[in-house]
Amino acid sequence: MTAVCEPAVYEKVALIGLGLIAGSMAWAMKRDGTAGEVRGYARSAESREMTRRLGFCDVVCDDLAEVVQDADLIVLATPVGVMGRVAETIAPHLKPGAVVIDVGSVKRTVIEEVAPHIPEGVHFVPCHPMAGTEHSGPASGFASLFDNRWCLIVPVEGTPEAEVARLESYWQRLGARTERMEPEHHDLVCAVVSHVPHLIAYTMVGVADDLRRVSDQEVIKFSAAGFRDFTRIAASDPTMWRDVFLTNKEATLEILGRFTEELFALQRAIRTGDGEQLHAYFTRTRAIRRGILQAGQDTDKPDFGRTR
Ligand SMILES: NC(=O)C1=CN([C@@H]2O[C@H](COP(=O)(O)OP(=O)(O)OC[C@H]3O[C@@H](n4cnc5c(N)ncnc54)[C@H](O)[C@@H]3O)[C@@H](O)[C@H]2O)C=CC1
Ligand SMILES: O=C(O)C(=O)Cc1ccc(O)cc1
Repeated sequence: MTAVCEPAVYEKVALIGLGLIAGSMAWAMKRDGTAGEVRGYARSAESREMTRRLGFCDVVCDDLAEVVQDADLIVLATPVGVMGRVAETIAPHLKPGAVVIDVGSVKRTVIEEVAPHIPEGVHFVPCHPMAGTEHSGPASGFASLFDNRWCLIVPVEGTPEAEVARLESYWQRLGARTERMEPEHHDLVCAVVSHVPHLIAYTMVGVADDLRRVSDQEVIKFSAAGFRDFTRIAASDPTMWRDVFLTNKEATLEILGRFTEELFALQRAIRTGDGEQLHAYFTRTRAIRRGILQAGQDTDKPDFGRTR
């Protein structure tokens, strides 16, 4: 971990949308002084009160213009569907030289909707921390969320290299590893590793719920690890995930198309008793998991080492 005495990367940071990601960023900034001052904006009085009680922001505001005033770094941490509107509202109040980032799960649509509102002299650098849980709201954040997880940085054309490099060191101070990516590629990768898997989990839990011959009691009582993981993922925030699928439509539909083709092939193999095909398929997928483990890339740590 970084030494406590390193100077702040940004003097004043404004967080918009005080939920899991903003809360975790605030706790992680507090952990090693990555920011001089952290301000937070929440729409609801309940979220503002909770944030004050938890103490992860130095100032809690109910006004967007006030929260971004004088801020060096502004973080859009709302569901992706409202980021464009938030950017439009804060635009006249941003100070020259400020950096605006978003942490949304989708990049191409967010860039299309946010970038046009960013004034000359303000830099917009889209980011996506590949870390999260099924929990949401201001009480769900924790400092170690980003430790050893990837944060994808998706710079738009014309952003000075120094601003992108500064943001990379910011995320590294929060514990993350960083990698740069093009928006379209980002959205395709995320459709494969995150968005479609979430959709499958939502569907499987829905199917179990619909199946009247299997009672809810039995689902809870007999669920083994695989189904439990599905139920955890399917408990994720409905607004956030609605927005993810509506804004990453193209990549999601492409991967979903491939997924259903493979599923039909496996369905056929089961119906026709083609054990060889099933065995060969499962052998190939097992090798992928083993490859991940060998590369030391399984950084999953569901709730271990949670610290505030
Ligand atoms: N939950 C996760 O695992 C991850 C989420 N993300 C992305 O980060 C962003 C935030 O997600 P979370 O922190 O998980 O969500 P969250 O639901 O915990 O927090 C979002 C907050 O934004 C607020 N909000 C909604 N509309 C707003 C508006 N118009 N103005 C101001 N505030 C508004 C909500 O009240 C909520 O408090 C999303 O765009 C999501 O795609 C990125 C990586 C992981
Ligand atoms: O909780 C999980 O399993 C996740 O997959 C967390 C997550 C959700 C959304 C993202 O954009 C990135 C990470």
